[in-house]
Parts: sequence; C-alpha cells; structure tokens
Amino acid sequence: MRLVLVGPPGAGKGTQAELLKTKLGVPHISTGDLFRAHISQQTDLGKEVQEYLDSGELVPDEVTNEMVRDRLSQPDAANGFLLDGFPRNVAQAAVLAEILAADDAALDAVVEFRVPEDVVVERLLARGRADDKEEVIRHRQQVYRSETAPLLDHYSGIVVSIDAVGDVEEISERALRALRSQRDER
Ligand SMILES: Nc1ncnc2c1ncn2[C@@H]1O[C@H](COP(=O)(O)OP(=O)(O)OP(=O)(O)O)[C@@H](O)[C@H]1O
Ligand SMILES: Nc1ncnc2c1ncn2[C@@H]1O[C@H](COP(=O)(O)O)[C@@H](O)[C@H]1O
Repeated sequence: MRLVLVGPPGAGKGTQAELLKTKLGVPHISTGDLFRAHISQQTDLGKEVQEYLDSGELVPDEVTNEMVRDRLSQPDAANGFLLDGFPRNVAQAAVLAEILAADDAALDAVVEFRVPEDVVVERLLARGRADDKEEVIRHRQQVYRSETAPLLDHYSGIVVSIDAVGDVEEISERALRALRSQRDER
C-alpha cells in the first residue's frame, strides 16, 4: 500500500505509522525523522536545514523533494510506504505524483488524522522534542493550516478521515477499518 499520512503536528502520525508499518508490511518514511538524522549526524544537509526545523518553517521544496526522491528509490519502498510529513504542500504533492508516475504507481489513500488544536498543543508540550516550544508549536500549527491542510482538497477522492483522539491501538484499528472499507468501495 502507498499511503500518505496527514494531520497537524502532534496528531499522532509518527505513532500510528510505527503500528501500521508492521500491520501493513511497508516502511515508515518520515521526512522530519530523515532531517533530524541528518542534523544529529551533522551532515551538510543537516547543517542546511537546522534553522528551519528550529523555527518550525518548512524546509525549501528543492531540498525536501530530492531527499524524498532518493528515499523512495530504495528497494524497501518499491511495493509501498507510509509517508509521514510529506507532501507538506501542493507543490510537493505534484512532485510525489511525478515520482510515482515514473514507476506507473499511484497513491492508494491519504489518511487524515483529525485532532482538535488544543489537544495537539497539549501533546506536543508534553513530548519535549527540540521544536516543541510553545511559540514554535503555534507556528507549526499555523503552517499546517495554511500550507498542508489544502492537500485534503487536492486529494479529496482518496482521503480517509480518522478521529485520532483516544487509545493509540484503537486509533490504528479505526484506520485499518477505514482503509478496508475504502478499498472495498473502489
Ligand atoms: N492517541 C494518542 N493519545 C495521546 N497521546 C498521543 C496519541 N498519539 C500520539 N500521542 C503522543 O503525542 C505526541 C505526538 O505524537 P506524534 O509524534 O506521533 O505526532 P506527529 O503527528 O507525528 O507529530 P509531528 O508532526 O510533530 O512529528 C507524542 O508524544 C505521542 O506519544
Ligand atoms: N515535507 C516537508 N517539507 C518541508 N519541511 C519539512 C517537511 N517534513 C518535515 N519538515 C521539516 O521538519 C520539521 C519537523 O517535521 P515533523 O514532520 O513534524 O517531524 C518541520 O517543522 C519542517 O521544518
């Protein structure tokens, strides 16, 4: 399955991807995790993107798209993936479509994790990652609303929306049930 996970920062995309990757047998590819690995290894790419992650701004598309193109060309992603954090805007979605079309492939679904903003802010304040400072959290929510949420219209025919408040296992079951019914309807 080729899935994109969408939802505001703190919606639980990474948490759900770690459960779903085992259940679906596809790799979890998180652009945020890829950037953080570059930063911790102090690569040139890591040095270039550090300030964007610190401030909650999006890394420029050219840099992000090339990193994703490279990651998706690896053998483990040949038959499917869970993309977490990419695409983050409509221009990145166009690049993803082009990468997939080159392999005669397409997305199966876009899973939207729906969580009220006050709940995600509370989760992120408790998470404690380097970019989980209140001002940066608020900015990332705003970037999500203006840049990323429009993807839900862009992908309207294949969006599967999940209530992502509650028990982590139960949310993953909700996602699997919704994906099964979407597949049966197609
Ligand atoms: N269903 C849940 N209930 C309560 N807390 C949760 C739930 N799912 C995830 N969390 C917690 O919320 C925080 C954010 O989760 P996670 O990192 O998976 O979100 P995300 O959508 O990947 O965020 P980001 O886009 O910022 O990387 C984590 O501390 C995680 O343990
Ligand atoms: N797809 C992306 N485009 C631009 N910038 C991105 C993208 N994915 C991640 N980033 C940067 O990384 C941080 C953290 O991302 P998480 O998905 O929340 O882990 C994000 O604020 C951007 O600076």
